[in-house]
Amino acid sequence: MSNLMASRRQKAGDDGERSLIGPPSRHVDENLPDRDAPKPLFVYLLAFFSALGGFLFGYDTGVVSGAMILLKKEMNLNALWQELLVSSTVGAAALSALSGGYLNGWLGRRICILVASFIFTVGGIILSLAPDKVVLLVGRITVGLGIGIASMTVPVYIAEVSPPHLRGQLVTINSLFITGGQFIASVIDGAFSYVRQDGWRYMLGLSCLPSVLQFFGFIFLPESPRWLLQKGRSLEAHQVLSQIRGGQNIDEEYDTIRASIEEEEKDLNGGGPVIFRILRHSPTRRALIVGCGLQMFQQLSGINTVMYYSATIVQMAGVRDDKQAIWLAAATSATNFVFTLLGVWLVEKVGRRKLTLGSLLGTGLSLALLAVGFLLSAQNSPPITLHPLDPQNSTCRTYGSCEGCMLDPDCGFCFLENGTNVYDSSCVPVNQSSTDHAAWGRCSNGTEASDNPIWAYNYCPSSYSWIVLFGLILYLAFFAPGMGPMPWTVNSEIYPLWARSTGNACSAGVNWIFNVLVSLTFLHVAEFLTYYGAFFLYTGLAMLGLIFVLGCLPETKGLQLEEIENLFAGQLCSCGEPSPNSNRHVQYIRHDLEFSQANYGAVESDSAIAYITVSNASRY
Ligand SMILES: O[C@H]1[C@H](O)[C@@H](O)[C@H](O)[C@@H](O)[C@H]1O
Repeated sequence: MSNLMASRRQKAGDDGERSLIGPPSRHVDENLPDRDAPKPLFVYLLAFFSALGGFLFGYDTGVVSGAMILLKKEMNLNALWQELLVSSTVGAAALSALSGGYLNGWLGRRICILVASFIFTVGGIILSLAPDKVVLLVGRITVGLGIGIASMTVPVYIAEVSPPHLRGQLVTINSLFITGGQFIASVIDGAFSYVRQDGWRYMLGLSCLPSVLQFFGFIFLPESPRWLLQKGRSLEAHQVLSQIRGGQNIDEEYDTIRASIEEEEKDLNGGGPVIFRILRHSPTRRALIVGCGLQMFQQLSGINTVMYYSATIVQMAGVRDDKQAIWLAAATSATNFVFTLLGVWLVEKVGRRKLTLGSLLGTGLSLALLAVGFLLSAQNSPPITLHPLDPQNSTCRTYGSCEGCMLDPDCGFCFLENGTNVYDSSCVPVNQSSTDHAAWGRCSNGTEASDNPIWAYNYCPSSYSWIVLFGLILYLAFFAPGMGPMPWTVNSEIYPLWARSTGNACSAGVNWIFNVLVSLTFLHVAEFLTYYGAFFLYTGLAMLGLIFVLGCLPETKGLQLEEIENLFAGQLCSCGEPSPNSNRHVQYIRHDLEFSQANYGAVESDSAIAYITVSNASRY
C-alpha cells in the first residue's frame, strides 16, 4: 500500500486507451496552480454549505466572551461558572472530535454534517431560552459537541469532493469561515452589548440561522464519492463524482480512487481498530505524527490566548471605555479574518509547506515583540503611591508597583491619570463576585468618587503599550494565513481513505485538548513567569514548531489525495525533500473504450483496471 502512487496519464490517441508511457500529469510535474483547469460551480456550492460548519465553530467559540459580560451580571456568575461556561464547550468539542472519527467512517461525511448542524440548532435554542446557569451549561456543552464533529468532518468532506488543483484553497475557505464566524460573533457581541436585558439570548441564539441553513442545504447535497466507493456503492459514487465535476470526463479520477481503495483493502490484512492499524503501518503513523504535531503547535503558538487577551491589550494601550474595548476586540478578529483570506489566496500559489514555515517564523518574531513590549511595560511599571488601610489584610498591600499587583489574581490597580501620567495609585483586593470592581474603596462598585479613578484588573497602564499593540497586529497578520488554516488543510489530505476519519479525529482532538490546556493555564503561567515570561515561552514553543515543520512537513500541493500517502513512505523527517520511495508510482490502464453511465454496471464487471508499481522511477 505504501507504494501506491496513482499517476494520471494523458490519452495516447483517439482509440480510447490510455498510454502506459504517456507524458506525466501536468499538475504534479509543474507544481503550479492549474489555471486552465475547469472550476465547476457545484464544488464551490458544496464548499460553501460545508464551511457553514466552520462558521458555526468560529461563531460559537467567539461569541461567549461578549455574552459573558452581560451574563455574569444578570445571572450573578462567579469566576468558576464563567470558566465552566467557556471551557465546557471546548472540552465537549475535544470529546466529540475524537468520537467523530468513528461516526464519519460509519455514517459518512454528509450524515455527520447533518448531525452537527442539528446539534448546533438544538444547542442554539437551549442557549437562547436558558432560564438559569445549569441549562446554559447544557447548551454550551451541546454546541461543543456540534463543533467537535464539524471541525473534523468538514475539512475531510471538502478535500474529498475537490479537484486536486482547488483542494487547498477550498479547504482553507473553511478556516476563513472559522475566523469569519469569530469576527461576526464579535460584531454581534458589540451590537447587543447595548441591550442590557437579555442581549445575551440574541448573541447565543443567532447561531441557529446558519445551522438551519446548513441542515436544509445538506438534505439536498451529495455524500463524498470516496466514502461511497469505500462502502461499495460504486454506481452512486460515479454519479456523484460526475455531478460535482460538472459533467467532465471523470474516468481517470474514478479509476484512481477505486484502484486505490482496492489496493488498500488487499493490503489491510491486519484487523483491529483503525487507530492500531494506523500506528502499525509506518506511512500512516508518520502522517499522524505530522498531523497531530501541526495541530498541537497551532495551539501552543498561543492564538486563543492572544485573541482572548486582545481586549485587555487594548485597554492597556489606553482605551478605558468598555464599549470601545469591545469594538477594538472586534477589530482584532477582523484582522484575523482578513489575513486568513491571504492564506486562501496563497495556499495554491506557494504551497502548504512554505506558507506554514513563513507563518510560523513571523508568528515567533511577533510573539517575541509582544514579550519585549510586556517586558518594557513591566520594567517601567507605575509605582503605588497610596497605601490605604486594608480591612482584609490581603497580600495586595505588599506590592510596590502595578506589575506585582496585577499579576496577583486577588488584587487590582486603582489609579488616576492625567494624559499618560499615573498618580494617586493603590493596590486593593478585587471584588470576589465581579472582577470589574475593587472589593472596597475608591474603585468599588457604587462608589461615586468625584475624581473618577480607573480600575485596572489584569493589566497596567503603560507608555510602551504601542509595542504590544503592534506585536498583536503583526502576530495575527502572520498567524492567520498559515498556522491558522494549514493544520486543518494538511490534515484533511495526508491520510489514505481507510485512515482519514480516524486520523482527522485524532488530530482535531489534539487541537481541542491543547486549546483547553493553553487557555486554562495562561493566567497561571503569567502569574509564575509574568506576562513577558509567558510570551517568551510561546515564542520558544513557536520556534520548536518551526523546527518540526521544517523537518517533517512535506508539500502536498497539486497531488491527488491517493498520491499523498506515498510522501510518508520514507523517513519521518526529510526536510521537505521527497523520500526515495515517493518516486514509485502506480499506473492505471483502462481496457474498455466506452464508459458511460448507461452501461456502467456492465463496464464495471467487464473492464479491468490494471495497476503496476514502478519502483524508484525517476521523478518525472
Ligand atoms: O484555525 C483556527 C483559527 O485560527 C481560530 O482563530 C482559532 O481560534 C482556532 O483555535 C484555530 O483552530
